[in-house]
Formats: sequence, C-alpha cells, structure tokens
Amino acid sequence: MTTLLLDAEALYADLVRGVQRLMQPDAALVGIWSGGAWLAERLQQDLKIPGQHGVISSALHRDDFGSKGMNASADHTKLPFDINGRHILLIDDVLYTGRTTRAVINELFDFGRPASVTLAVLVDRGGRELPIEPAFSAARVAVSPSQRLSLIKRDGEGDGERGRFSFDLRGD
Ligand SMILES: O=P(O)(O)OC[C@H]1O[C@H](OP(=O)(O)OP(=O)(O)O)[C@H](O)[C@@H]1O
Ligand SMILES: O=c1cc[nH]c(=O)[nH]1
Repeated sequence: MTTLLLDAEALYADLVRGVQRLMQPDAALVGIWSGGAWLAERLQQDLKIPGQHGVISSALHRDDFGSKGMNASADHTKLPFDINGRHILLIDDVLYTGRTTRAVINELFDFGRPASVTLAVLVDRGGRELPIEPAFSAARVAVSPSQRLSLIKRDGEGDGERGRFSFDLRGD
C-alpha cells in the first residue's frame, strides 16, 4: 500500500463547501456505491440535510459487466425518496473514465425523471472516455493509467462514529 500525499480529510472539507454551494431547494444527495455512498452519508450529517441520502449502484448498467461480473452490489441501490422532479446531486470519491457515472445515470432514470442531475467528486483523476464533467471536484490529480486510487474508510478511528478517510494508491 502506498501512502499518498493527498489529504483525504482536507479534500473532504473542500467537498463539504462545494456541495453546500451546489445544493438547491429540493435537492437530494445520492452517493455512488461504495466510496461515494460513504461520502454522501457523512455529507448528509455534516450539512444537516433533513431526511436520508440515496445510494446508487452502477452494477446493472455497467458496460464492462462481461469482465467484472454482475455481482451482488446491484442490491446496493437505495433511493428512499421519489426522485421525480428532484435535483439530484451525485457524489463520488474518484472520477476517471466516466463510465460508472454513465451507468448510475441510467440506473437513476429507471426510478423516475429527476429535474436535474449534477456530479460532485472528491478527486478527478482525468482520463475521461465519455463527455462527463463534475460540477465540483476537490482536487485534480495526475495518476498513471496503470495505477488505481481508492478511498479508504476507517471506522471509529479518531473521528467518532463517522470514520476517517484516506487514499490508497496501487500500481506502477
Ligand atoms: O470513472 P470510472 O472509470 O468509472 O471510475 C470511477 C469509479 O471507480 C470506483 O468505483 P468502483 O466501481 O471501482 O467501486 P468502489 O467505489 O467500490 O471502489 C470509484 O468509486 C468510481 O465510482
Ligand atoms: O483510480 C481509480 C480508477 C477507477 N476507480 C477508482 O476508484 N480509482
């Protein structure tokens, strides 16, 4: 495991401010499983947003399920509110090719017709393969195509029940 000079907690503080700016009346947070769902849960608490955040999985609409397999993560979609007419703010930890975002937008539209869909991410690592851009990213980092950047959540270490975030970088 490589320890990165990328302070996930500091970036999270920037994400809080970015999401605060993007939130509009009748907006709802939906976290992309799994890293984005951790972030959305914490944002919902920290921004004192009434109600529950949503969680969305890309599994049923991925274009690479032939290689990744259609695993049980399909069960992770939980939208505990009617998305029709809502302004949906998608939250993710890392944005790379944009293929996961495309898949979760398809999943979202299986549930209804939101008024708008916006994306905020902790880290944008570039390398887009689709015309998808975040409205907010706390950082843009150059990561080699052979590397993978992952958000790690450690429960209950020094930050009460909310857990602390860090990044792990693997590969050459
Ligand atoms: O823009 P892309 O190239 O699609 O990559 C970005 C996605 O990859 C990771 O998710 P992953 O599906 O690996 O699941 P995880 O969040 O559980 O790690 C990450 O959390 C993003 O959702
Ligand atoms: O580096 C990457 C690429 C895709 N998804 C991630 O979470 N990290």
